[in-house]
Amino acid sequence: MRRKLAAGNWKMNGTTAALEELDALQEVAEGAAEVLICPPSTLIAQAAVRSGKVAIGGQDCHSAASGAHTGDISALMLRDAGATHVILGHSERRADHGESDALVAYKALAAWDAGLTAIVCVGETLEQRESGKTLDVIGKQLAGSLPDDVTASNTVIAYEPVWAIGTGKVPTTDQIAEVHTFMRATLVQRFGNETATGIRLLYGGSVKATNATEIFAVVDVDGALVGGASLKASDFAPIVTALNG
Ligand SMILES: O=C(CO)COP(=O)(O)O
Repeated sequence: MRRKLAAGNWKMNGTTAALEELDALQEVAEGAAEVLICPPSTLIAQAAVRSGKVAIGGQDCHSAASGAHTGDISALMLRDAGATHVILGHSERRADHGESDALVAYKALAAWDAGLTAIVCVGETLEQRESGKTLDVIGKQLAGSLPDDVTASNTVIAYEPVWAIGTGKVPTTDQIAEVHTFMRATLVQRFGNETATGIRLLYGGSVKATNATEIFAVVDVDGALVGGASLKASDFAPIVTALNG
């Protein structure tokens, strides 16, 4: 049985004052779903002290354990600061920093080595969807971004169509179902039934309290990766409640 996961990605938002939002999530984090907040790395250590029932994650890590990589952060540093998860291969990192599938796979290995759960993101652009390439793109990203030693506990997959991120545009439930069903089948083929059916598949892209219930009812959607609506507990808590059922 896969435990539902409501993950918030604060992206490059939030200073110390934002940590109050964690306090306000405590009640809803008592429910069945796991609640995770990924604040900017400057806040991780303070967030972890204050997070209570909310798990804390990073938004990226380097593929190396340490070394001469100015400005980067290692998986071990995230773990040391109190993180348990790390988002990898977000489309904003793929676009802004040219991250390839192969690099994301190396980062996943680094995350596992440090004891972090990797949340690996995949998703097509609007152009790719409109030219009928969605499943090809997702299949290629999954093949290239996941190392062989995936387990149900060390990896979560997030399907985030690039065109739905921060736009208020959401795929139809049929479109989400098509991709999630495809992802599950692809994982079964590569990792076997037991592992693949244990891996949580999140949907991300303009998830809000108003559409969460409908999205969470879609087959093989095990939770959400939420951007804008995770910044305020008053917006995020109803999404968690919808997931708690
Ligand atoms: O990119 C996302 C989460 O990682 C989704 O962002 P929004 O929820 O703001 O669309």
